[in-house]
Amino acid sequence: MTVMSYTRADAVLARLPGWARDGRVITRTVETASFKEAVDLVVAVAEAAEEANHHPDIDIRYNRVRFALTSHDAGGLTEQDFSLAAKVDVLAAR
Ligand SMILES: C[C@H](O)[C@H](O)[C@H]1CNC2=NC(N)=NC(=O)C2=N1
Repeated sequence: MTVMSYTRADAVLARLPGWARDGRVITRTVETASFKEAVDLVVAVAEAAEEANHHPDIDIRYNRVRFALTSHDAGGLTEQDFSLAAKVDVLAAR
């Protein structure tokens, strides 16, 4: 996968409210109603990640889940990161 320029990455990010870029990584923190819902969201995202063979870094703090995406292989942000970010958004909205 090709690494995206930051200009392009930021243009794509503008359509993914909730996500922010920090260098080569995009992150979103989702607040859920409970710890259990946070875990359920992580399980759903894990399934999507396995399907895509693209895996976020995930941090749960009680009812807050922080997802961080980057393409380690490519050494930057790729379409795969934004594709998985969009799937996280769909799952977080359920
Ligand atoms: C071999 C395998 O395809 C790679 O290790 C994949 C797996 N999942 C991955 N996930 C993420 N987020 N970045 C990667 O570069 C990556 N590489």
